[in-house]
Amino acid sequence: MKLPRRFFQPLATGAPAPFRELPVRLERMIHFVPPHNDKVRARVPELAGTVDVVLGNLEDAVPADQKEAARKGFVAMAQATDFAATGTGLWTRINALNSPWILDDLFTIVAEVGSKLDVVMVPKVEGPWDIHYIDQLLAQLEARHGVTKPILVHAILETAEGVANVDAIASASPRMHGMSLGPADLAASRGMKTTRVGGGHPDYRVIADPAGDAPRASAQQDLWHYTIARMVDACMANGIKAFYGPFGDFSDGDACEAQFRNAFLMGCAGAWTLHPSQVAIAKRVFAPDPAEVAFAARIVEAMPDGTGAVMLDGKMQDDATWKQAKVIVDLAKLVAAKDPELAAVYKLG
Ligand SMILES: CCC(=O)SCCNC(=O)CCNC(=O)[C@H](O)C(C)(C)COP(=O)(O)OP(=O)(O)OC[C@H]1O[C@@H](n2cnc3c(N)ncnc32)[C@H](O)[C@@H]1OP(=O)(O)O
Ligand SMILES: O=CC(=O)O
Ligand SMILES: [Mg+2]
Repeated sequence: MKLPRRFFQPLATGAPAPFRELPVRLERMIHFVPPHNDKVRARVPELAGTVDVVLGNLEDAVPADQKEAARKGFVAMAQATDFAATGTGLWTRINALNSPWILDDLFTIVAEVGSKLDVVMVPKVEGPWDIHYIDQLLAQLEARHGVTKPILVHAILETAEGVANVDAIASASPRMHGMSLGPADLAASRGMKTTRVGGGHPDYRVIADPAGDAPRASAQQDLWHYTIARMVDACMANGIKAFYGPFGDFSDGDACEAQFRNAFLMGCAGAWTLHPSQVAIAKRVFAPDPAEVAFAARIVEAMPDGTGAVMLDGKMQDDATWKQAKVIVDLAKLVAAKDPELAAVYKLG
């Protein structure tokens, strides 16, 4: 492990110094674009103003014979739109570290559009050694190509080994932006018996004890609770952000919304959107409920210095509920700064 003094030093001569704190950004959805698909790519300029992050995906879902087209398409879409002008993040998901494509992905993208790129999403991260490799390589490429803003790294938590090492991954580098749960690859890696991308399974349930001849109640359980909780703790303990990943059934908006909302309530900042229909769901879910915001604002107002104990509507408030209220009010302010409709509803000063 690196000595604390050296943690924030650039890893290559001429590379920018890492951020001490993550830039504060609203990232309710990471919207996936297949850059080899000319039709979808053509929609990116219009899309950029409507989502918080546009991600050009180079990994899974891009056929092997289209990898080069996807890389070129990503460079073209990055050059064609001024993402910073609308406060939209520009990310790419590169191919896995053991694939034949990753070096060309990083060499091409940092050379061509490194200064426009906010975050590189790295799939199938198994442990801190994967982050160290990417960290060093990015520093060398930033130095070579005169990139002055550090490119951040976002890991996908999608292997059993990655989950076993989640804390070490979260603290591996000051370049870490956050982590996303990848339920599809994780299910395969764990030997789960599913064929879905996120969500529940009708057979994963608990059943009530028998009570005479009455039918026994049973309820579906959450397959992802344990992993999301581990990921959120690892991320928040290290000052980085946790995200739910993909939800594959585009026809089931209710289930997508429930999956996103559970992640939001447990501490996630956002989720992936793979289809335009999921963008509105993410906007609805990853912004606090106006009634919660109003109550949180009352708590903050009732305890100006955040200490002591007061009663509001029969409920005790103290330093700890003040901190919860701050989380909600701060997020509402971030959302309001980007969304005039919600700003009008939240009415925050
Ligand atoms: C499972 C683990 C993972 O790794 S998940 C991440 C990897 N997967 C992805 O990135 C998939 C991203 N999504 C897509 O490529 C498309 O949505 C796929 C799945 C191919 C479906 O597209 P399609 O058959 O055109 O759907 P559709 O007819 O319902 O589309 C309606 C209109 O919306 C467009 N659209 C579709 N997807 C996107 C998108 N991601 N971003 C922006 N636009 C999109 C379609 O082109 C279509 O447009 P139009 O109405 O015909 O003009
Ligand atoms: O990459 C995402 C996943 O669910 O796998
Ligand atoms: Mg995956």
